[in-house]
This record gives sequence, C-alpha cells and structure tokens, in this order.
Amino acid sequence: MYILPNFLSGEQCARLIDKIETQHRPSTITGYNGDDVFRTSSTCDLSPRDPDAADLRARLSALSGIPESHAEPLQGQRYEVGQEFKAHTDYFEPDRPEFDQFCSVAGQRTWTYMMYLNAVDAGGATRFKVADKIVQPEAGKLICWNNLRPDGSPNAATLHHAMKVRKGAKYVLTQWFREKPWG
Ligand SMILES: O=C(O)CCC(=O)C(=O)O
Ligand SMILES: [Fe+2]
Repeated sequence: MYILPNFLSGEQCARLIDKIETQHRPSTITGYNGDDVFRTSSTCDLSPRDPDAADLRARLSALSGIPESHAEPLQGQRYEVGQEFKAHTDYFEPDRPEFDQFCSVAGQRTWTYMMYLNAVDAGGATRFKVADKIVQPEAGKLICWNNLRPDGSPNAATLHHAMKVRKGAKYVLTQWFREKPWG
C-alpha cells in the first residue's frame, strides 16, 4: 500500500465535497451477504465529463501507468455519524454468481486509488485487518493498493473496513482500475 499526503488541494477537496453533497444515493454492494447494515454510506457517481473527474483520471493514470481507458467512473462516498462499510475487499469474488456479470467486459478490479476529502472529527479511519494497518482520513490524502497478486489472483490481504464515523462527516473519492478497458 502507498500513501501520498496532499495529493488534492484544499480547494479541490471542498469543491468535490460540494458535488457529493448535492448528488448522492444509498450505497450498494455487489454481492448481498445477508447483512443489511454492511455498507450504510451514500454514493455519488461523478460523470466522466466532470472536469475534476477528468483531471483526476488523467493524474492517476499518469501516476499509476495504467491507461485512462481502464478507469471506472469516479465515485464519491459520504458517511454520516454511525455509518460504515464493514470489512470487505474491492475485487470481485471469482466463485460468486455475480462474477461474470461484473467482470465479463472490463475484467477484474486491479488497483484502488482512494482520496480522503476531509479530516473526520472522530472515527472514520480505514482499517486493513490482515495487513494490520489503520489509515486516518486527512484532507487530500491519497492511498492506493493493488487488489491482485503478481499472478493475477485476488489478494485477500487487502481486506479493509471503513470504520464508523463517530463525529462529523466523512467524504472520500475512489478511482478503481480494471484489467481491461471499461465499457
Ligand atoms: O471509506 C473508506 O475508508 C473506504 C471505502 C471503501 O473501502 C470502498 O468504497 O470500497
Ligand atoms: Fe473498499
């Protein structure tokens, strides 16, 4: 895992928080596991034509060396007090029925690039249980990791939990990349 503080400017963070605030829907998960409170946050789908989304896609592509065409649409997440996303991985489980539906065109998710847009008053850290690492939200901080091992198999050590916000709100932006071009 890599961490890059101050990847986004304060102005860009504020502008993106505004966009998430004006447009968000309840978050979903790709494989229902019977837990209705597994992911309680809201999600904002940013248009690929949004100037900030386009700028970040280009910057993250340059940083990662992954072609822009492999980028999923940029997503914002918003957590209120008590909201969380329990321990999960970002790759799609190869043995689950939804695998073909989600991976048939663009393939598996490879790298996750996640940007924190604000510091949270209390709570809201991202805990990597297997890697035994806790990352604290900080405005503009980028964290990234590869969801796959060198041989292309899913890396279970990327398991992570967006812990409950205890005070204030939390906003993040996530850019996921795929093995093949998106759409
Ligand atoms: O909000 C976080 O700290 C993590 C979010 C996350 O893991 C996800 O959206 O896949
Ligand atoms: Fe995640």
